[in-house]
Amino acid sequence: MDNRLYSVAQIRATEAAAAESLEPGALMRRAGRAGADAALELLGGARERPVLVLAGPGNNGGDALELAANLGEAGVDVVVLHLAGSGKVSTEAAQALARARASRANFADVAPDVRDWALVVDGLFGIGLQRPLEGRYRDLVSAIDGVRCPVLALDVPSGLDADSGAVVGPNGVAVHATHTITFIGDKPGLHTAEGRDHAGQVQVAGLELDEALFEPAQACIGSPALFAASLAPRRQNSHKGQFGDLAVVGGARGMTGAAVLAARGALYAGAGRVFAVTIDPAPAFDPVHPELMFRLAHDFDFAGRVLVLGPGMGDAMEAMRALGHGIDSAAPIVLDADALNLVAASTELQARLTRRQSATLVTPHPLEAARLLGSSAAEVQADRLGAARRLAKRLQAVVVLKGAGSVIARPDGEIVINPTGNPGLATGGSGDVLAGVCGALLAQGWPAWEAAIGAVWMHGAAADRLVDEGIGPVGMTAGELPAAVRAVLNGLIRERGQTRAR
Ligand SMILES: NC(=O)C1=CN([C@@H]2O[C@H](COP(=O)(O)OP(=O)(O)OC[C@H]3O[C@@H](n4cnc5c(N)ncnc54)[C@H](OP(=O)(O)O)[C@@H]3O)[C@@H](O)[C@H]2O)[C@@H](O)CC1
Ligand SMILES: Nc1ncnc2c1ncn2[C@@H]1O[C@H](COP(=O)(O)OP(=O)(O)O)[C@@H](O)[C@H]1O
Ligand SMILES: [K+]
Repeated sequence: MDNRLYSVAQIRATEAAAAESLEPGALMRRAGRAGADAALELLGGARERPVLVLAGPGNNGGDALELAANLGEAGVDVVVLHLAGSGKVSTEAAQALARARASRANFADVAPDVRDWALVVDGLFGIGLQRPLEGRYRDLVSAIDGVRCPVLALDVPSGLDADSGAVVGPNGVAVHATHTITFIGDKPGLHTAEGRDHAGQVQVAGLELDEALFEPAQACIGSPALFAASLAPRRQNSHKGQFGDLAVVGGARGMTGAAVLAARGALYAGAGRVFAVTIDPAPAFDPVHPELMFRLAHDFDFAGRVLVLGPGMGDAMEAMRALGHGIDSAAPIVLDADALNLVAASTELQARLTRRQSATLVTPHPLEAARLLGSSAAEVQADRLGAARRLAKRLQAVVVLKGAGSVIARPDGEIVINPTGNPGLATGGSGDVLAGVCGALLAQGWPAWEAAIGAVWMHGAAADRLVDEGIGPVGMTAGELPAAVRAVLNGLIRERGQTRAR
């Protein structure tokens, strides 16, 4: 499966290079053909109700007009609403308009009433959108929100920024598509931030372009193939010492649960021995998981332990001291939650972090990332890929910027966007479990990059599995995640073993 993601600039460069050896309009005709095929598939055999095609003023509108002509030829009842702009129209789009006018598609002059459409096709704007949708465009987007049928977006749901997944604003609106067919290559904005809500199911139509026309992608969608090398089955002759000692350091007064959740996540993801190391005195043991060993941070020997620092850690002197020990340790570490806030507040800790010799993995949510970058959560969300890249470079760490479509970045700028997970994860403690799973994979010897991609993928897949079982999204609890992560991980290892045996 091709999982590469391209920036708008890269798509434009590929488009321009391809155009040199193609006759004018060839790409638009291919896009219109691919779009029509996708529309016909969505329609199935249904022909009773008409299809509404919205065509904008630019080349995205051109694609829509080609699609409308194709659907007309296929015997579909098509109504086109063409919103011509005042600017210059490309030769290709003008050709597409002439073709659609001459076809069996019907043109409407005003926005038809919201009717019982079989399908609405959004060809208003693609990657050329420059400013928020206003006036009649905005009204149309609101009208589309009221339809009950599938909505197929061409290239990008109109109003969405294909690079960032933000709705172009301020106060912008964007089409909510059930399906998006995107052209030439897949785009990051369809998979993170607002993108997942607006794009629906994404399909890529490559338009038959030669591989050599593409610049190397710097981003891709996460999948188990990216961490398959670490999914080795355990040898029969194994012992717990081979799967690492992991210590979760956190759990200040009133926040012991955060450390326990991370520790349970680590236990279920296969760490050999797991310590819950608390800042303040905690219960002597976890009755549900007596396997977990409780220690006080003050007395704990950090040496040789993979560390997950932060869940419920607070900001007391003892937390600062434990964090300093952790950052200076020679073992791989995960920094989450309060540890990130403490690092954000101290340039000295930041400097020590960049001097570390072994793996550092940081798992901020958007507000924590904003504190580390000295910006706001809104600014982070407006450019999640950029924020994750900047942070990875600044901290010399693998960064997981959490939230719908988690963005995983490393210091050289490489990005993975995670496709699994659902809003059931938007509940207190699910991030603690993720941090524990990251730590467990590091403790078992996974490289930091694979551990981050794998932990985030499995954590999301665990939540998807719980939803499939009727547990969530509403009311899913973080405590239910570890067992589901375990099932996902063992399933992947089994699958991998079977593929290799064949
Ligand atoms: N070129 C090719 O070979 C291929 C291109 N392909 C297709 O083309 C798409 C890109 O086409 P594009 O560059 O024409 O941009 P597009 O998204 O149609 O919008 C630009 C138009 O909208 C206007 N406009 C912008 N913002 C606005 C706003 N808020 N409100 C109102 N108007 C606004 C802007 O006018 P202006 O800013 O000058 O006013 C301009 O007229 C791409 O996504 C893919 O679908 C495929 O067919 C493959 C081959
Ligand atoms: N809407 C969502 N879709 C997918 N994943 C989500 C969503 N909301 C939250 N998550 C995931 O849930 C976890 C929440 O972590 P975090 O914000 O640190 O919560 P907490 O501090 O309560 O544990 C992250 O892994 C995040 O990516
Ligand atoms: K569109």
